[in-house]
Amino acid sequence: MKEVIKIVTRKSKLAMWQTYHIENLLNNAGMETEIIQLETIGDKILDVAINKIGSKGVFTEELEAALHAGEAHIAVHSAKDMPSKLPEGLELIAFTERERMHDVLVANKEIDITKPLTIGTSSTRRVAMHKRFNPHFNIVDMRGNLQTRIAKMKDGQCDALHLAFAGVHRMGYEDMIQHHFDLDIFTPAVGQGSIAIEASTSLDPELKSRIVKAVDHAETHACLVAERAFLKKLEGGCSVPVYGLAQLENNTINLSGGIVSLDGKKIINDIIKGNINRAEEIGSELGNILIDLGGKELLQEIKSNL
Ligand SMILES: NCc1[nH]cc(CCC(=O)O)c1CC(=O)O
Repeated sequence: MKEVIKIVTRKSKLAMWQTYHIENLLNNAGMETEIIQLETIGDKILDVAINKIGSKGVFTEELEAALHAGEAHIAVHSAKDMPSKLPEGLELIAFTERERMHDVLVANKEIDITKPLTIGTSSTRRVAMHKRFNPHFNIVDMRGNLQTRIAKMKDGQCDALHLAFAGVHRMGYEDMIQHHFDLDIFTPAVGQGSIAIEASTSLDPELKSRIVKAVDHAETHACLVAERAFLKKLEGGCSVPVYGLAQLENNTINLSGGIVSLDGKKIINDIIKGNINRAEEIGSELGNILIDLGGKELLQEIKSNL
């Protein structure tokens, strides 16, 4: 009997785009699939900033419960939404080839970024970076899925939205991009642009290896291992202003990462290189370097002010 791979996902259009992408990869490798859609607390509570909802994994818990219960074989997530430490018994088994990783400004009119602008975002990283690099911006909190945010912008709640290129591209809003941020200055969140597959550690090994073979992109995987090991050292979730980006050059990983204080005044960052087969160690090493540079105290200060 041929096993049907049950895929659990959030319901948003971006989550569904990503899920159909995974479904295609699996179908092309000869696997049958079934999609199960669930709502997470992050989808339900839209009037509270993510970092105030409190629990880690606001976009992941309900999907993980389905994995634990054996109701689904795999869960599809934006890699960026995944906490560095997963619940017991779960693991990330595959990462798709990365989309371009940078951040963009989306607007429905021409904007001049050297002038004061009201920018919509709900990411503490983006808020802190603007305080540092664009203090002339006024930042307003903007929750909800991409479609909701664009509607709010058109409604006049902000001049532009600060978003990941990947989601904007996937949702077909590329013609509204008014500015592309430089990766070196506005380094993205760990995992940005890749789709992660989560599964129970007790998933049948044969099934697991077929899924991994169909979905996983080895180079992206190595980069994400480095970035996530870095994030883990700093015990960062998606709500602290930590950024990190691994890029591969031949067999060398270049990993840059940093922490920025909420007011944008303090920044601790560094870059290290290492061989691809040391991805995890490179990530931990960079984490330790930032801790030695005062990162631990900075993170404590940030967490007590969130
Ligand atoms: N924070 C939510 C989220 N999680 C993943 C993406 C975009 C897709 C990706 O980065 O892979 C977004 C929206 C955004 O930050 O603009």
